[in-house]
Amino acid sequence: MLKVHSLVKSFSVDAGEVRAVDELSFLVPKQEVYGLLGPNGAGKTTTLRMILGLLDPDQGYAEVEGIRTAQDPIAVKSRLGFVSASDGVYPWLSVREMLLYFADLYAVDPDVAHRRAEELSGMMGIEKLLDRRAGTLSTGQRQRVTLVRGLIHDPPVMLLDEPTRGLDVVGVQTIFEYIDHLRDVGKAVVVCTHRLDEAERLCDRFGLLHQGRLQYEGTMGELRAATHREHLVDMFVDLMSTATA
Ligand SMILES: Nc1ncnc2c1ncn2[C@@H]1O[C@H](COP(=O)(O)OP(=O)(O)OP(=O)(O)O)[C@@H](O)[C@H]1O
Repeated sequence: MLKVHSLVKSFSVDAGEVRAVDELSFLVPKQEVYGLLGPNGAGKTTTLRMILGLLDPDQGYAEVEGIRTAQDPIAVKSRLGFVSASDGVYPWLSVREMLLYFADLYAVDPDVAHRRAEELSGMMGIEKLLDRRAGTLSTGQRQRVTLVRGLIHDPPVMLLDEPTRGLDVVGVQTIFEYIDHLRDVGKAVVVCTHRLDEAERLCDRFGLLHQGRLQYEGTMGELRAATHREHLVDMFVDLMSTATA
């Protein structure tokens, strides 16, 4: 379970201050896919960075499986998996070497790591690539490797930042199947994406973020009832026009 409680983060810019995240709270239980959605500058990346312990909040906290990031950042990192569209691979390592290297960073037992690398690679259809140098992979193949890498330490909470960016239809389908798998095996999953159509299909519940604040939260049915709009894209257009009016 992931808990975000009253997170606040401001940045000094020019002569003023931007409140990037403003009293943000939400919960993601196991076996749920939560879409943290918002237009450019809404505060999504800043929130993810605070959950990951890469940025200190001004107020509030993030808690993973009952452990607060500020209290025990290493324990929290070992319980989080992070997959981002901008993830790189180590070009000179083979896929297997890279997976085992990451498992080692997370102190996964070597036998367990070997077994998991094989199992997850089979699941993501990259078992034939295990001994290929990562630098020779296509974008879609690299993406599958980063998905496997995000799960190599079997974290209970997964954060996915723009996971379908730059992918073709097969790559996007792979992400959909991966997220279904994460839900099936009981992970708590947060997905940040600008692809609102994909989010509607992927996520169980949503937090609509604008100017650092959670404007609406709920299932698609609850959001429809609250906004009188059918689709996320229309909810967003309304939100942005209200805020800038
Ligand atoms: N290091 C920083 N210094 C100053 N301002 C920052 C910094 N990081 C983020 N911001 C500001 O905080 C606000 C939220 O940014 P953030 O990157 O969290 O938004 P986002 O929702 O991820 O946007 P996008 O969808 O465009 O990636 C923006 O106004 C941004 O300019």
